[in-house]
Amino acid sequence: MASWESDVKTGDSRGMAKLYNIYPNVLKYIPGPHHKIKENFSFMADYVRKKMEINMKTFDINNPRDFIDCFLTKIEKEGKTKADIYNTDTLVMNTMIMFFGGTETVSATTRFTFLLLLKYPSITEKVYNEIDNVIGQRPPNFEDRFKMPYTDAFIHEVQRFADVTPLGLPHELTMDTEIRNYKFKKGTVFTSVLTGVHNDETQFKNPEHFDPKNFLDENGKLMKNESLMPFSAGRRICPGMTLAKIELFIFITTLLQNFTIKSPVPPEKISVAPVGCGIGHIPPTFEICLIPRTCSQEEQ
Ligand code: HEM
Repeated sequence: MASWESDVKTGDSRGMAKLYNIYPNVLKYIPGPHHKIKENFSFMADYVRKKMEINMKTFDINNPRDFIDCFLTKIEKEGKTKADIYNTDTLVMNTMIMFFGGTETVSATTRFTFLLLLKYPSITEKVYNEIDNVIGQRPPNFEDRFKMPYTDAFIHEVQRFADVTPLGLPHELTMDTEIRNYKFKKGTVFTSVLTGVHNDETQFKNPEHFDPKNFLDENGKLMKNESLMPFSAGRRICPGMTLAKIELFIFITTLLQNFTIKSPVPPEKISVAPVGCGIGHIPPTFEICLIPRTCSQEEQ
């Protein structure tokens, strides 16, 4: 399923997928590999629909087991008055969006994180030092980040540099709209060019280089920058943002707390350029050795 999802986002289509994301109303008439995206979507929708049907057979309103059961409860309670919102089609779409939104994004960011840690050992050493000094042996918690400005800045910089959703998601106007004296027709598709913001030289020094200092002030404290918007902005900002931030911090610190990471190839040979840019930036595949930190130097 995950590989289908990845395929949907990068596809064999990549460049075409990106164009399709920006100009869906034009590209739908042009033949090409981007149509595989639709095929893959149907495949996933069928999968979710079958899962929904299985849930329906054993559904107990008092014992919801998962997201599908919670949505079925909504359909049961509010489906009559809000039929356009709570029905089986919206159940399937919402389950798919949750699956899409919550998996490949965090996974790609985590993979970029480890790739960048292997590429820049001096940065990695600083992250290790902070983990050892602040967390030590106990399990990390999300509040630890307040005492770990370097690690926090590092994760912010990973999100800027990796830029996993370079064009956010397209949005279509549901009514004629006027913004700053510009008039737009209902149906106009808007794309937020997040990648432009993340690479804005007026906001980030040498944006093409990876540097956690982009998010540190002269006293080594975390410095927020409104031009970091991996989750987009506005009313439709990613609803999984907080969960994603927690996941990233806990995954990264827990792994580094327990493992020494090593690359089988020297850092200068590691490429950090994304391999695909359809809807998302996908990191290249790479090899990593995870050595338990309890091992002695000789065992490592
Ligand atoms: C590093 C991780 C993540 C990144 C970079 C990310 C990024 C984004 C972006 C850019 C959007 C488009 C916002 C817009 O429409 O303007 C989005 C939407 C969305 N994300 Fe995330 N996301 C991440 C993690 C998650 C997680 C963990 C979940 C849920 C478990 C999630 C669920 C969603 C959903 C459901 C939408 C669609 C919202 C809508 O239709 O309005 N995302 N995400």
